[in-house]
Amino acid sequence: MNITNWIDDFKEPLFIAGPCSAESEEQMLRIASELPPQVKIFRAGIWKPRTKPNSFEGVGAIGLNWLKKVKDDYGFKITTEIANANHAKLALEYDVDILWIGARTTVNPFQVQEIAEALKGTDKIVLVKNPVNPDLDLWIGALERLNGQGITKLGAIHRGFSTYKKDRYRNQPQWQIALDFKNKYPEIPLLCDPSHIAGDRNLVEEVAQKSFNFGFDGLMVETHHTPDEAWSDAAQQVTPEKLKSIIENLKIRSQDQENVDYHLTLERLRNQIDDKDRAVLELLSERMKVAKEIGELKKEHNITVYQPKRWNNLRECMIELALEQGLSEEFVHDFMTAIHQESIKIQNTIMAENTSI
Ligand SMILES: O=C(O)C(=O)C[C@]1(C(=O)O)C=C[C@@H](O)C=C1
Repeated sequence: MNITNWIDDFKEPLFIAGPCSAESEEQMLRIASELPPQVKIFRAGIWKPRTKPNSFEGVGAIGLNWLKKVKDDYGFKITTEIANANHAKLALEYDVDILWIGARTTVNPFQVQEIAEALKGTDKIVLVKNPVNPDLDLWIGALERLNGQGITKLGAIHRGFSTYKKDRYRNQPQWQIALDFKNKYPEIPLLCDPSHIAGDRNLVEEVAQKSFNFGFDGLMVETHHTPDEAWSDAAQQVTPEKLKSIIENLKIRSQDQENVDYHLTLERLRNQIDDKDRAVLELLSERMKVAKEIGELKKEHNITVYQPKRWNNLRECMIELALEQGLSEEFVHDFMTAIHQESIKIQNTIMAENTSI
């Protein structure tokens, strides 16, 4: 993708804040007046895609006037969500600085294409939230559609993934997907939306810190002066005061640093990791050779590759051992499953040798 660096124009890290929904001009100006100085971009949703009908679906285009007032009176850059070509045209007309595409829109390539065409050639910044389902290609695809229309100031927002079963968080972070994104497109700024991941204002801070531990470039935090009375997403909005304390407490970590002691110690530890990884690989190779021998034995005696009883026993024993060794059950389960899958694959290859299938 052809990407223009825009984030360096802002003081890093980038903080975007403001209410989930614009409710009135008074509400917008009040929140704008109370936001901490680190916040450079004011957000407010004016068209709100909601799960159920009869929920508040946003004030509509009138909110663009209120956003403009926030920009004129307080000097913020302004941003809002656009969900169709008409929203895109209106936002451009009102000179909204940054546009974002929400998770429920990113899932729909037709809609994204329509928006991309409506924004064709704009030098506005466009941010794309991950789709509601954990699909990295769909996320990247939306950015590519925008880029295909000559939009080069792009950014991504990680807002977590929807699941049927809710647990601690409203939307599962599945950080690995965002990290894979960052690995693939290091030149595209990656922001975190801790409000939508957390779904609970008491958890916003821990999610925000985690994203900074991973090297995200900024945050978009839903902020309301009276969150309990907010017309949408009341539970996850924080007050401007709370946002100030979140920002002040954030540990901002750098990717690297010059410190000699740090580098010497890191190198010593990384050498240890290299040795251990090599030893693990050697052991894995030996294990697969044994699996191969078992495969040959099974073939000779016409026995099935898959032996569920043995596999279940083995996995359970390993998990027990893992816990004693201070490893997590989930990790050892996944690790053993990967080993077993490979072992089965090898044995299946042996079964197929010298046959027509
Ligand atoms: O014990 C066996 O029968 C094997 O072939 C080994 C092994 C394994 O890799 O651990 C592979 C396949 C079976 O489903 C169970 C276990």
